[in-house]
Amino acid sequence: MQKIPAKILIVDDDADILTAARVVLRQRYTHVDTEANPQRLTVLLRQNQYHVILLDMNYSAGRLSGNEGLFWLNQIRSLHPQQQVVMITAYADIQLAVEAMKQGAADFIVKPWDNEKLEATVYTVYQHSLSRKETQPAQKKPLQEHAIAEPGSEIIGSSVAFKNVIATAVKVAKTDANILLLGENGTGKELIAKHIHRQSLRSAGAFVKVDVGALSATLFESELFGHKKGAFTDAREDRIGRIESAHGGTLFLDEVGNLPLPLQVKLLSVLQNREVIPLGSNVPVAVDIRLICATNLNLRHAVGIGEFREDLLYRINTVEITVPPLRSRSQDIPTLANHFLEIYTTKYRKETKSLAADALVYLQKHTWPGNVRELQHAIERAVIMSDHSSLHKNDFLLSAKIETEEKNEAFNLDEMERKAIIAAIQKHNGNLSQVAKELGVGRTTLYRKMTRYGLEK
Ligand SMILES: Nc1ncnc2c1ncn2[C@@H]1O[C@H](COP(=O)(O)OP(=O)(O)OP(=O)(O)O)[C@@H](O)[C@H]1O
Repeated sequence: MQKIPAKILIVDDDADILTAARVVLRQRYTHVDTEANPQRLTVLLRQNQYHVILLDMNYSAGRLSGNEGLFWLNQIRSLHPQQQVVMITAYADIQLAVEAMKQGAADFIVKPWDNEKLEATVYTVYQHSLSRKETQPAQKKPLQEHAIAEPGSEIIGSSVAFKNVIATAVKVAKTDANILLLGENGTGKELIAKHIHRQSLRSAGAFVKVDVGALSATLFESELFGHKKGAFTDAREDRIGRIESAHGGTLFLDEVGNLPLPLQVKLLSVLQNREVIPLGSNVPVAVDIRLICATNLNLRHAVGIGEFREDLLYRINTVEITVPPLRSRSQDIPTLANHFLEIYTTKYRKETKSLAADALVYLQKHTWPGNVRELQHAIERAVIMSDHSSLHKNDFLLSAKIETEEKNEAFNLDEMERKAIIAAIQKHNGNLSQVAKELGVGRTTLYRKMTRYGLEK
């Protein structure tokens, strides 16, 4: 067989992998370079134009974060935005490989690989490189030019329960009523909040999302309300808070149940007086916002145990919409599954795929504790992993295996968090304000976590 006149580079600090891949690829391509040290990438890229680079995800021995691979991928693509890169990954790191594809990698192969699969992957990516001849290197172009946008704003659902939710959302969208969206994680609350904004008279204004659960205690107040220069040590200039930046539009407070009590008082005052007072200022600023809140917690229960203010609850829940979990509307599963299938086959440049009958039965029977988000990820993984034109039940059992591995990882993270809380409690002799401060979380979040880990007094 005549060799293809192409340049391939393999980067991996494992000499065995370099040799194994080189032996296979040398049979097909005229030039195959190998490099054990990713630091040399910049030099190599200056001297050569590669059709395809195979890049390992992990480097320094013992470090398995995969972030090194992502780092080098970004370095390569900032120098050569069109460079075709195939990630080399371990089975357990597939989630990271998916992340790499979101950041612009063309494909990935899993170690230990099947030689035919390696050849096929490199050949497809090589062909792609021919249609993407680079003309201007080293330009600051956005990454992921070829990636299709993340599943966007389209709302899918044909069940009566879900249609009712959307009908209510559209009906109240045109009013300025505050809306509270209730429902389990991943049911689509944020998607619906954005839909309400688009359907409202404020659609020309901003949609500003604040993930209350993710804000650290120290940043919370200035993030929401803004601050004046000098209000605290790091406040080097005036900063507009998120509430003010939603002026004329919609403010979406996700995980509102995590708002610490002192800030609940401040939020209530913003809603009553329609003005914010930035930190370090005594001059109120008028704000005109529509508030949409979301939570997966039972706020009435939180009121009962003194963690959420009743007066605030009645301010934010003028209209309450409960988004049902996916397991109670299984009629939506095939439509959603096909929707995600189309998105991901396009995104990962796979041939058109269909869902086989056994897969559909399996998907409809599964209870989806992570709701639509879990279904979306299951389809994404199955599309990436399968080389066949239709997806079968087995392709999803594989996803379930990866899910379990991720859950184990999450369990380890929980264990680390639990230990960190115990250590901080001991260090501060049980002073929970100090503990919360040290851990960078609000007191409400700390109490919640302590209850979760059985650490309450
Ligand atoms: N009906 C739907 N049609 C299409 N995509 C959906 C639908 N519902 C949810 N999704 C997708 O599922 C994912 C999770 O949705 P979203 O973030 O809106 O859920 P959520 O309830 O706000 O989750 P959380 O409580 O964890 O913040 C998103 O990628 C969203 O696009």
